[in-house]
Amino acid sequence: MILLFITSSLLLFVGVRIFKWVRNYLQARSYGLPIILLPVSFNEPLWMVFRPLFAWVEYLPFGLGNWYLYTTMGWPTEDGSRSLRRYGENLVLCSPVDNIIATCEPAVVQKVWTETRDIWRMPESQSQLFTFFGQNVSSTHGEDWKRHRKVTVQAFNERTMVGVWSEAKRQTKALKLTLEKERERSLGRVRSTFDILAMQVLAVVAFGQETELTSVPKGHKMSLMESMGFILKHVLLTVVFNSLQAPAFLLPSVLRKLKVSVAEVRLYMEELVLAHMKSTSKPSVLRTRPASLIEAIVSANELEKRGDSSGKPRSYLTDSELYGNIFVFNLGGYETTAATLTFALPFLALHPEIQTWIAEEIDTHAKTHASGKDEESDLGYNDVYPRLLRTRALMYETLRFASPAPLFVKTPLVPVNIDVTTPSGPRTISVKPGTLMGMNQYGAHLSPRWGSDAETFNPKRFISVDEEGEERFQMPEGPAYTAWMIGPRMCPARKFSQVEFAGIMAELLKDWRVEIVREGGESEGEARERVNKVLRDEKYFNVSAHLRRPEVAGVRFVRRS
Ligand code: HEM
Repeated sequence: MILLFITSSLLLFVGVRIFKWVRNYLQARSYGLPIILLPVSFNEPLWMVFRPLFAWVEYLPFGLGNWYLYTTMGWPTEDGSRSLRRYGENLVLCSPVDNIIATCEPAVVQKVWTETRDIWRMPESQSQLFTFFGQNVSSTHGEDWKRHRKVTVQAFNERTMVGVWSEAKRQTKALKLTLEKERERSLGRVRSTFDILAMQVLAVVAFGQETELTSVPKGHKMSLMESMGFILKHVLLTVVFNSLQAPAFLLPSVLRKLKVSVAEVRLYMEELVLAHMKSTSKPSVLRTRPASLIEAIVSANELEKRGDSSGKPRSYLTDSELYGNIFVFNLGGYETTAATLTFALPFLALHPEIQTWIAEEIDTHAKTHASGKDEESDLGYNDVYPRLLRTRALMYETLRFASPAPLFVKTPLVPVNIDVTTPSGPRTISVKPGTLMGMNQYGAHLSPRWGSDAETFNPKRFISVDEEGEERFQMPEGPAYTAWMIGPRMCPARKFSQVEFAGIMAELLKDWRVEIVREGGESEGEARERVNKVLRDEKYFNVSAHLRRPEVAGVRFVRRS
């Protein structure tokens, strides 16, 4: 009886999936775009948890497992420009769950992602992923999103930037590169170094917390660093199992630790918000400029609360929304910058001529301020940062090859007509609610639209020289560049991350050169080839870009003469 029930349920499940798959396929055909058939979609959280068990599929003969790549949201990180070159700038991923039109055609990207009317939305399956601490600026849309954005964006003021600049420099100095043993690092160690560094910058600038992040304060079971790091590392498990109401002793150890981590981070946030609420409740403090991101958000929120008159829609954030935003600032704030820095160093080591070009700029502008405290202050930030154009170009070029955000998906609330290029020419397609548009960032960033050197690492493409010989930062015309996204939902912390990157690079490159570490007996050329391969072919996505084998490549800091 039970067997019959299980068999018929299974048959029903498979039947419904096949029906939906055929329906989606017929819809996909109407677009006239190349179609890749997928038995599952990355929008199915359970599949994402069990996906690693099916990795063998990729090794099936005759390309039978080619679909596997496209069943993770971060597929463009692994794919690079391969799908673009094979299928063109638009293709459809057709599964029983949904059709995703993956695009990197600049005009399509422009139309969908800069639309100011509230007609495109991230599907719930994605927008609600990181809401375990509360709704936030990334999970909301429409009027709710405007409320979150209005309050949180106030944190990114110029005073914050001075804080980011000086903290980035202070933390870089503390890396102790003067000690011989600290100078040679595998890319795995480079990543953990920058993870801690970026988190420390965030802790000080965002939370106003100067204390040791790895210590466990009274009343806590884990340090902020360990609990936050554990959640981010196991973010998928958190998404799927966080709401599971099972006694701790029944859970495997990883889920037990996850539950403790979530509770710990919540407690840290409650303590911080409480502390800042106390200080911002004084009217004199409310009028002064905020000192940390949280303080800025709490102050802005308190002001909104005071101005709130009954009858009007609520303009402030609730406590859980505050926590939701603080968490999402951490999520967006530390992995992204740490990943970019981790890729930038080996790219520099592989391209010594680019390194010299950037060091030249740092010598000209940053070293003149190396006279004590000034360089870490507003003076350093105001005088030096705007002049580090080549350093900014390094960040843009690194993100072109190693973006932490590979694919963005949105679905329309009403049918929208979009002009796309198909293999048989231009065509207008109607994208209906439920169909997803996915922006393939790696395709856009490595497209031949960047020129014949699209796949060559060359930050100089972002610098132009005017008639007086003045250098300017300039976006090349033609290709789409969307590392921080474009349009109303673009990253509110673009400048924050640029200032942090420039501060760290300026501090490092003013005294040090970065070189590739050679393995025993390897020639310079062989070492370069090995590291190049690791960087280009062994990336994957987990909240940001990571390397599969970061231990097999390394860099060495050599003091500049
Ligand atoms: C290299 C550094 C960074 C990159 C490449 C980056 C990239 C992005 C991208 C592409 C988006 C748009 C996502 C979407 O449309 O769904 C975004 C949004 C966001 N980022 Fe960043 N980001 C970086 C650093 C940061 C930092 C340092 C913070 C915080 C301190 C931050 C906070 C956020 C937030 C809160 C959003 C959501 C905005 C909204 O939906 O209105 N990001 N970021």
